[in-house]
Amino acid sequence: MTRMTLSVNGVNAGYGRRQVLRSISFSVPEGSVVGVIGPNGHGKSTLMRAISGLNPVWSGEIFLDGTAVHQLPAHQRVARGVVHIPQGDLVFAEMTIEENLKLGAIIVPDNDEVERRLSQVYDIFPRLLERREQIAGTLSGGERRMLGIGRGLMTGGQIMLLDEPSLGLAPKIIDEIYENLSSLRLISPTLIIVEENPIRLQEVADYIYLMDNGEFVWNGRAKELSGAADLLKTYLGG
Ligand SMILES: Nc1ncnc2c1ncn2[C@@H]1O[C@H](COP(=O)(O)OP(=O)(O)OP(=O)(O)O)[C@@H](O)[C@H]1O
Repeated sequence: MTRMTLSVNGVNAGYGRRQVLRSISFSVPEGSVVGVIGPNGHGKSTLMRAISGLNPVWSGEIFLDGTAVHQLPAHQRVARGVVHIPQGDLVFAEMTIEENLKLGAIIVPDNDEVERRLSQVYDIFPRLLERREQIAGTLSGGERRMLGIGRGLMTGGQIMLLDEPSLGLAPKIIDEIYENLSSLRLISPTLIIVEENPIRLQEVADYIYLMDNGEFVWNGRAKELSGAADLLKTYLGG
C-alpha cells in the first residue's frame, strides 16, 4: 500500500481580493491524523479546498510525497490519492446508496476491484449495506454522512480530508461516525479532520492545529490540547 505525506508550505489563498489563508504551513506524516480546529468562518474549509484543488492557492506550495501539486487541477490530485469529503453531504439524491458508492470508483476499470472496495466500505458502515437499495435522498443525516465518507473511500485515495464530519448530527450518531474512523484508516491511513469540537478531535487526532483568522495560532500533540484550555476559551469560547 502506498502511503502519503502531505506538506503545505506558506500557502496564501482567498476569494476575489479577500485573503483568507495567511501563510499556512504544516505537514501531515503518512499514517497520521491531523486535526484542524477553529471558529466558524476562519478558513478551515478554504484550507481543505486549497489542498484538494477546489480553490487556487495565491502563493505557497503543496507537496504530496515530495511532488508539487498546488498547480494541478483537482482531478489530478484525486488521481494522486487525495480524497476530499466536503461539508454538506453531496450525495446524488435520486440514486441508491450502492449507485452513489460505485460513482466514487467510476474511473476504476476493474470490476472486481470495485466490488472489493464496496465490501470494505460495507464492513466499515454496515448501515449502508442494510440500506444499499435505498434512495439516498431518503437517508437520515447520519446515514448521508456515512455515504459521503464511503463514496470518498471508494476512490481508493490514501489521504482523506474530512470537513466537519460531526456537523449537524446528534451526539449518538457522531459517536458512531467517530467509532468508524479507526477502521476507515485501514483504507485511507492519513487523515486531516476539520472540527469545531476539541473533545472529539482529541479522541482521534495525533496532532492538532488551531486556526484563527486564516493563521495557525497554536499547534501541538492532541494530548497537549487540554493544557491549552485558556487558548481554546479565547478562540472557541465556552
Ligand atoms: N466561495 C466563496 N466566496 C467568497 N467568500 C467565501 C467563499 N467561501 C468562503 N468564503 C469566506 O471565506 C471565509 C472562510 O470560510 P471557510 O468556509 O473557509 O471557514 P471555516 O473556518 O471552514 O468555517 P465553517 O466552520 O463555518 O465552515 C469566510 O469569511 C467565508 O465567508
